[in-house]
Amino acid sequence: MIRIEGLRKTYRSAKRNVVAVDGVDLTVAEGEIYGVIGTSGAGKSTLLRCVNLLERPDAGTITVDGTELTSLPGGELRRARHGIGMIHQHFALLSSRTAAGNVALPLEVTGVGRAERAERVAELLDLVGLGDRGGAYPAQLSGGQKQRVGIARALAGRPKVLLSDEATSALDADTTGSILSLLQDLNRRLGLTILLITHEMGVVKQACHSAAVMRAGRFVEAGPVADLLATPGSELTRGLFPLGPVPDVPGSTVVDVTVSGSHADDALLADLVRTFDVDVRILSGAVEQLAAVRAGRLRLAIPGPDAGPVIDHLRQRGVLAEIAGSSPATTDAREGVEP
Ligand SMILES: Nc1ncnc2c1ncn2[C@@H]1O[C@H](COP(=O)(O)OP(=O)(O)OP(=O)(O)O)[C@@H](O)[C@H]1O
Repeated sequence: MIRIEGLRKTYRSAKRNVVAVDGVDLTVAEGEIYGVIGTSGAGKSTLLRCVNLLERPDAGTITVDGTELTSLPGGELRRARHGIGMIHQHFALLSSRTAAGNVALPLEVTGVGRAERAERVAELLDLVGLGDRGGAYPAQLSGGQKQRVGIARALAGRPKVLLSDEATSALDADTTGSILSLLQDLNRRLGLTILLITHEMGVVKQACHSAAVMRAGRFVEAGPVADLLATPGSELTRGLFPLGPVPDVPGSTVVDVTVSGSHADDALLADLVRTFDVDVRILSGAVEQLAAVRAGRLRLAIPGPDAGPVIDHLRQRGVLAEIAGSSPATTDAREGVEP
């Protein structure tokens, strides 16, 4: 549904040039929720704004729903943009208009008649759970309600794609959860493809089928969340399930284990205890239901100096296991994706 190839964007000024996006390839399948996560300045906003060409890339192509936007002349590009909705961190609502008035705006711009507009606005407000708040002004709405108005407005033109620019960053944890649930519901009911950028791992956890980790304008890793969970040394996995600094456990070897899919609920510890007759201790960890898959990570203390046989045994069972801190990529405690 969204295909980006070789995307580059440099901001140029008299003082310095900033390479914001440095050669990104990305494919978002139809009906998928895809998250791009990274720390501040990684280039996420620039990437997102390039998708609907609010920002013109220096190089690369962007194809949305089969149309290559980068090659379209102005008028056709404006029309193509109607197929792409966008929501923003600070909602971008007009304070002088009611919720209904804000949702009506894109319909006015595209010349939808008054009666049809009123009907569509009511339908959209219902869709986002604000059927009774159409007459309220933004100042009279909570942050979550404002974002719901933003979502209704973004869906006015019946887009196939929704771009979300840190849509939950200004919201508290509960409201974030309810907005993500709404996006998931719209994704399922309307078949809406969603590309979101975020710096919150919780957003990827709750909502994303696929994800990319972005740093310094590039994707460090990308793919279905289930695949990244099965990739040794994955930064996303460590961000999703941070285990903290590796403790020193005298007499034991510390091993990190990632479980996902059918292995998430295996009786792993009982198996290790039975097979090796050792007292395995859990030092930290969690197993949770993610949007894509049930998964988790555990840090174990295995008695003795050599955990090799235990690691081999786990790997043979299809479980990712490695000596804690042995992975070459950044560790949980250092720079990288914020938990
Ligand atoms: N209009 C601009 N002019 C010059 N430099 C810019 C502009 N917009 C962004 N940048 C720079 O490009 C880089 C990437 O910025 P971008 O906003 O895309 O990152 P981000 O990952 O979205 O970060 P944040 O979450 O803080 O917005 C940063 O170094 C930023 O300072």
